[in-house]
Amino acid sequence: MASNTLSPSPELPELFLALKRTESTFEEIPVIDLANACSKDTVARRKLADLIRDACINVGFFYIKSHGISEDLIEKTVDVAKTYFALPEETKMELDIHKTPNFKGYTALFGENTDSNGLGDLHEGFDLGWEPAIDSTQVDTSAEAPRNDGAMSGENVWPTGLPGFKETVLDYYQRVLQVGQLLFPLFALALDLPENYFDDKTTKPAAIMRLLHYPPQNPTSFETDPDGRQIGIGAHTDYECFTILWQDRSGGLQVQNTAGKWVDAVPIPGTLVVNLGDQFARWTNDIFKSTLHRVINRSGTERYSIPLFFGTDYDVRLEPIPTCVTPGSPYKYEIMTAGEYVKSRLEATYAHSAPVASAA
Ligand SMILES: O=C(O)CCC(=O)C(=O)O
Ligand SMILES: [Fe+2]
Repeated sequence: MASNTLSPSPELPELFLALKRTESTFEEIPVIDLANACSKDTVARRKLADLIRDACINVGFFYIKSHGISEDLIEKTVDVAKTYFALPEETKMELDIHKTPNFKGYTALFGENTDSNGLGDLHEGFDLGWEPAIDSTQVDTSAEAPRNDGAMSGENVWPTGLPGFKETVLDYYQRVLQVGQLLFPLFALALDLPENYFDDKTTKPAAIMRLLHYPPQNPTSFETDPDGRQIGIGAHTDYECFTILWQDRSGGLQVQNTAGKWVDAVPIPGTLVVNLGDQFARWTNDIFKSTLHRVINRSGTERYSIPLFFGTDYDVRLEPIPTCVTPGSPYKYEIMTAGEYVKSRLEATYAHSAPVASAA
């Protein structure tokens, strides 16, 4: 899969992760089976981590199978999402995302402009953050300690009059968090770090989940707008460590390789898509790739997807892992907390649709 591996600097020892940096290009997104994620066999976990490392260094995207989330729960969650999006616009706008300090609630069509060169994204969404599941017999809600999320502090907002919406969405949220908690030790192993490296950085899961609805895009409008300035979601990278995405069968998600080619992340039944975000790019000084992606819904039907963006606790400073930095590849980023980073990116994404402050 990889090509063009950069040659290591001879004076640095092999253990430096920085030497594993590549400028590889890719044509396919690997599928990784998580069946051995909790295996007692260290060799089996290591093999799995090696597959993940390869995907993280070369692609920044992979599918996971054997993730343990039931099709039944996924279906119920998508059903309540469809019911929510079918509400009248003014009802949905009561929970306008701009009314909260922490970007929770409803985003109208064109409310986001993920690619700053774009004309607003052709999707609507509903955003929520961590909250314990309502039916705590079903999921582990141990991370219920009082939280201070700094820059991202604030509660979720919920629509009223939609029976089962909050319960189902939170149940699904907690299940995806469990998948994320399974992945962090594997990412640590992939980085040659102790498996518990991220434990003290992920004590109060800082994860935003979005229900997304993309109306069909008139294919000709995209053809006559070859710059793709108005598409489902403009080209962007995600802001957290990694994203766990469920997508329906419409297709339309595309991932850019280093040659600039858009590779389709075709829906594969039974899998979820995992992609790395900017926090991992920052931890690893870009050895793990936060890959550009976008969505164009040319299916002719409504498209639904549910990404969950899993970052470190909002008060954790995004500092480079020492083995990812060498004299030849010094650290590239300004150091800030995860919360400051996520909030600054959300502010930029929503700036164009923010209400203009009235003059005094
Ligand atoms: O809808 C999708 O498939 C991708 C969504 C996405 O990239 C995002 O919300 O960051
Ligand atoms: Fe994304």
